[in-house]
Amino acid sequence: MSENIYLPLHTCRVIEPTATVNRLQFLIHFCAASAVLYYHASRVLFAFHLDRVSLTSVSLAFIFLADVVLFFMWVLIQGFRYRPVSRSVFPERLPDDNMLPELDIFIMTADPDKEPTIEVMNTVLSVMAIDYPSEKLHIYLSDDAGADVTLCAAKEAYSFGSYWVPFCKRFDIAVRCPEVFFNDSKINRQESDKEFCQERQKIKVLFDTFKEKVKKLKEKKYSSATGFQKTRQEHPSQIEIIRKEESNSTDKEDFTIPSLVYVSREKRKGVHHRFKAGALNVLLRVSGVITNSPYILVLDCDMYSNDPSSARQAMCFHLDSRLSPSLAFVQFPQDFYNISENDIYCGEIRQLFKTFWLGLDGLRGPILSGTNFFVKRCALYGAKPGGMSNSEDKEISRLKDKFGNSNEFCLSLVEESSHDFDEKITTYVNPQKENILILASCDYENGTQWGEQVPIRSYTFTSFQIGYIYGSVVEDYFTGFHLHCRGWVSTYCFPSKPAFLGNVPINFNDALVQNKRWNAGLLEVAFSRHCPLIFGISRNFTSVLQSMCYAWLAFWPAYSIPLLCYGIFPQLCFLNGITLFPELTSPWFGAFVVVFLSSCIQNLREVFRLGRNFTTWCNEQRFWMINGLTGQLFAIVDVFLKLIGTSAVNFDLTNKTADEDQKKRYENGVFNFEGCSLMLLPATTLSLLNLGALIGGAWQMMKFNAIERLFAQFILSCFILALSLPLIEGIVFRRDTGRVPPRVAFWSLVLSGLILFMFMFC
Ligand SMILES: O=c1ccn([C@@H]2O[C@H](COP(=O)(O)OP(=O)(O)O[C@H]3O[C@H](CO)[C@@H](O)[C@H](O)[C@H]3O)[C@@H](O)[C@H]2O)c(=O)[nH]1
Ligand SMILES: [Mn+2]
Repeated sequence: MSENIYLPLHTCRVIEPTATVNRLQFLIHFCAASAVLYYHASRVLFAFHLDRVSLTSVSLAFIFLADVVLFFMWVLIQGFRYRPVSRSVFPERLPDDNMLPELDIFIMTADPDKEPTIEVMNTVLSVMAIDYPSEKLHIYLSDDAGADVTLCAAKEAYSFGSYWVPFCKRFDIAVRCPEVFFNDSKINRQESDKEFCQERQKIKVLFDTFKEKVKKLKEKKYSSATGFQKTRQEHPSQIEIIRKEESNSTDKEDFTIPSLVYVSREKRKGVHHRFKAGALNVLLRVSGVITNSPYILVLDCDMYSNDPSSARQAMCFHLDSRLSPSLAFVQFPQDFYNISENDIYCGEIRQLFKTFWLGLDGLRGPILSGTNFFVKRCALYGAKPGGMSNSEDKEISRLKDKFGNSNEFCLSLVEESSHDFDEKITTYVNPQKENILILASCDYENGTQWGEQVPIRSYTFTSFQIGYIYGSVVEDYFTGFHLHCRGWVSTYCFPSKPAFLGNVPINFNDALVQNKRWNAGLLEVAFSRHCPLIFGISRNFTSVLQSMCYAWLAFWPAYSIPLLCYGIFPQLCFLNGITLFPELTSPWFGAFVVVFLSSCIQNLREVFRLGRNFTTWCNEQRFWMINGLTGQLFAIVDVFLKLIGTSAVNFDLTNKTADEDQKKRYENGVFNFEGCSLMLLPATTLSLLNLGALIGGAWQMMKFNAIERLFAQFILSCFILALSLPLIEGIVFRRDTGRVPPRVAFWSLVLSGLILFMFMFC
């Protein structure tokens, strides 16, 4: 190993020529977009000067507004494109196993109905078996439902794990999620190694028995007439350290298996439980007094480990002595196992995980993305880069003011600060049980600073963050933002083999609900006193580009404004023969063409660079448009209602179950609108409006021979029509259960008809 000491654990290079081409394109687009803005501004002024309020002047004003928003968003997005980098890691150069730090793994689940228990257990088993010293791995399963099924299933999983883990390690299994392993026909046909085949058969029987037991547990749950006394909203805290059953079999003796702790925090009606952030903070405290590992891997319950070497890959960054003092977390992308070739709902989120995060990585690191990240514990406790704060922070009484009234926990903080990578890190505190339960109670955080970003002295830029920040349903984004603001950096680990694989929504409604939540959460941050544009830039002047990226996301739902404007006014004007854009022969027309093509080319370049095709681009454009008119629009409404105090933004859990019918439609790339609420209405109404205006307007255009004047609007309408085809199909032509719900279809027909009629003779 000694010769490895001088070899880097990881390398990083700027992705060229992408970076240079991005910067050149910036210049071209900037000039053209400025010309477009100038053209619109002057026309708006002129129109209002001439005939005050009319359809023309109002439309021009809204189109100008749309262009200003688009320009604003385009400026912000440049942060992602300035310096994309790509990294490589060399886990084989890591120090010996006994030098590796301990690792706590948090797995979050919240609802045994929406999150199938067997899938959660597969996630647990997949990380139990990762390629990392077992005695240094500690798994915590957080169950926000307090469901007995989950606890019992976890016990079953653990005893199956005591066979599964040794098996994986002995035969160096490539994917350590049992369900995936046993379904992989390639592995199972590999008959050469007799011993392997025998063992596999044995484990398969055990796995089937385990699955059967979990199934029975579930059935029992549903059939019991009295039900469980505990409910999802109301249950006491429960913490169980799940131990290996004493068994007398000999063949698994030389393997230790990671510890597993089940944690269900207390929930009471009327006490805000802060969703996932609240659960994570409980886990931070509970794990703090039990194992207190310096690093934590956070996983959603559906994200199983697909590559057992991921922890070692992450350690290539965390153990790099130059980078480590300022490194808060290593983020892995989110990849998905159930995504179809077509990906009509853009569940892949290609733009963020495959393109933009690489750009952020070249600045000060990717945004914390909820799951698949290895975070440094002390960074979450408010430490500043370079180590813990000064000695006064080590006094237990002072710590109690901030961290709450638990001796054990505050002691764990002090010990934690003396950690060094070479030292043995964990002390198994094993405190009295009731002392741990208190850490998971509703009242523990009262009067403490958990979940808050607290300025220590308001006039300085120092501040303190304890745990995951509350106040937004995108706790990941918000928490990561504060870490970056305090000077921490992050890195993006983007190996070719996906490290983790999760589950995407495969029907339109689930996708919209998820997107609405994200957008509402992001907008909550934009409207808080932590708006990235102001707070971010003022905190850390060195990272204006990074703050721009954060701001772009925070203002993500703002895209619905230009989408609304472009979905209404050009159409109404087209219908009435009013020209909004320059004529075909005018030099200004060129500027519009350049802006439009430049945006398309930019996205196409990003898609092609990943080896995707034109279809991906079309799907992305389509989803961008429909989501902008539904999920994002209603996210704005949600946040607005929160601001005026009538309701709160909720964490609507993403559904992770699907029936065969849904799966089939999804695989075939057919939109499934089943279960869609009136949230779909703006999109369906505008698509019908566009269709009506296109037909009516085109007829007029021909009649009055106004092609030159109205060409831009004609093309725009055709473009929108192409993107909205699935909607129109779903309203007009389809009769299956996946069509647009009749109620929504009816109202969109009425509304669009009404609007068209009102403006027909304007
Ligand atoms: O009160 C809650 C709500 C959710 N969860 C867990 O949080 C995870 C994410 O929830 P999910 O419904 O799957 O949301 P997604 O939209 O798939 O999640 C994305 O967006 C979230 C922020 O909105 C991030 O927390 C996630 O990591 C990110 O994958 C799941 O494991 C849940 O069990 C809890 O533990 N408690
Ligand atoms: Mn999820």
